[in-house]
Amino acid sequence: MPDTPTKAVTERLLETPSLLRLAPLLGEPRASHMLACLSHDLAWQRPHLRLYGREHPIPRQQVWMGDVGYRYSGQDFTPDPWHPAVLALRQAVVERLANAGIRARFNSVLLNRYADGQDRMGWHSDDETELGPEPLIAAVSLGCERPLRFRWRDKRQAPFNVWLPHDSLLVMGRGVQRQLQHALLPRKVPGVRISLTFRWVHPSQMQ
Ligand SMILES: O=C(O)CCC(=O)C(=O)O
Ligand SMILES: [Fe+2]
Repeated sequence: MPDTPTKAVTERLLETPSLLRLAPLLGEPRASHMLACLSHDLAWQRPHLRLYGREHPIPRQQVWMGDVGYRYSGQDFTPDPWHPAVLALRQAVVERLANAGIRARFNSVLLNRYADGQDRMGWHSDDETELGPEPLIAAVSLGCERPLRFRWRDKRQAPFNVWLPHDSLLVMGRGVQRQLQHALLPRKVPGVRISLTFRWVHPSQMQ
């Protein structure tokens, strides 16, 4: 990819609740180095989750990183310590949000690695109680471009795709988790994709 500056663009996808796509975040060659570094360095896990009484490996790999433990699909996860590259990425996200007039802080991140188009994430909202009532979640995408599909819980409008190119940042603002669900559906795409969803986990609400 060319090592030339690209004009930063902010797209407002939804007004209320606020859904924003910002790109590029790091620029090249930083973004491609980040993808290679995370893919290589991290201790990617494929935990089993219980679904309808049976254990299944999740259809992707993941790593939790951050300051506080996290409960997800009925299981407790102890996070990995911050990797320096992820800390640098968090800093880039916070600065980019500040430039867009959004004040946010993050003490946790879920990293997802989708090896190919078969790897996926099912319909959900990130609405666990420890995220608080109206979380702001910032999702960085690296690698193969794929659509994140959204649907309204009250079916007020049709579901829609948000394509997430390499080195883009999706901001799911306050109200998005309450009003919509999202999923990364399987799709015929060639390559690896890593997403990082930065969150604030309220430590006081953890058992
Ligand atoms: O991979 C993505 O873009 C979505 C990830 C996601 O929904 C999550 O980490 O909660
Ligand atoms: Fe999510």
